[in-house]
Amino acid sequence: MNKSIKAYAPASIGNVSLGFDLLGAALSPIDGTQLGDQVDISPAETFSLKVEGRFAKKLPSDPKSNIVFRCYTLFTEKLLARGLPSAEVAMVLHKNLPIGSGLGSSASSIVAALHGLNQYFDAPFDENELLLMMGELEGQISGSIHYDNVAPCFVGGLTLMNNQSEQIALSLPVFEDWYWVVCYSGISVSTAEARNILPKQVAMADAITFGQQLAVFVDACYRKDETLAAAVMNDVLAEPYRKSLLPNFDQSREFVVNNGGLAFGISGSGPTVFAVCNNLEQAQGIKNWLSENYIQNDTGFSHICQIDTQGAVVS
Ligand SMILES: Nc1ncnc2c1ncn2[C@@H]1O[C@H](COP(=O)(O)OP(=O)(O)O)[C@@H](O)[C@H]1O
Ligand SMILES: N[C@@H](CCOP(=O)(O)O)C(=O)O
Repeated sequence: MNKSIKAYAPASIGNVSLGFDLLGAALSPIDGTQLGDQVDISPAETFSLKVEGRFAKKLPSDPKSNIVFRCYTLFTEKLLARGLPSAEVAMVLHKNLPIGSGLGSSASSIVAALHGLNQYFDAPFDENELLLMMGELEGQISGSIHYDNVAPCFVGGLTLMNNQSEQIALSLPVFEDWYWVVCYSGISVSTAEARNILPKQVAMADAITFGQQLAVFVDACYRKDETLAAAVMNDVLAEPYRKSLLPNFDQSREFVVNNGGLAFGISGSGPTVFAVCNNLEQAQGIKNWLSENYIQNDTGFSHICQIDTQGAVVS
């Protein structure tokens, strides 16, 4: 304890089209860009939280409104409940992910903060206990608990959520030759609002398609059948309602599917979209087109990524 540490947690794609709230993927840009938040923790006499980085100014100025503050509060409560000592710390959040982007921005801050605190306090909680805390905090922001960002962000890879509190996240095999092109348009979409516009009930036909696609996808991942896996990446639950919030969404899908993309969809609640390719040249062409046609302002960006199999790391 009491050494200074830095914790990094990657961006993630929630839902991955076919697994609303149940499937997520951690991202690592192939050009080495750090697409994720970082939290530094060091010993202090009184608690402090400083926010730096490209998107720091987009967060509320009161540090107590920052989810990282709530991470510290929850973590120290859990320490005390376990009869363990807590301590004051100085925290610095490097806010590198845009807020309301669909890239798991709040999840990245939560995971970096809680993973960092756990390492700082000599790992009193195991992976699953931490994930439960992460889900609770993510739920405070978006209105309901969902693990499809915090889980891949924390443990890395492509993760399927399990409804058993003993093991929240199940890791799926990934297609190593897949490139995931992500494009953030630069506008902000609130996850809570994008959840509120969804209908509360689902038609029987959609429920059957949803269940079938998710089951077939998992089977295809294990059998390494990438054509089948990509073929079932269709969002029947959220995309039909959310795409109206995303200018140029339909044109982007058309370009992607006609230019080598194996799949296309909304990342989390948007506005970021993603395209899957198994060829780098095609991924580059799609990235270039999305950069010119999907980005709305100079806050937007696009990256070619692979799945980040490492998840959150401390140094
Ligand atoms: N460290 C943080 N990172 C991201 N959002 C935060 C953070 N702290 C507080 N917030 C608030 O949480 C909300 C996050 O919005 P949300 O649409 O869920 O973003 P995202 O989908 O990018 O995670 C915003 O109101 C934002 O001000
Ligand atoms: N399953 C959630 C994912 C939200 O991801 P975010 O990156 O937009 O916060 C949902 O679709 O609401």
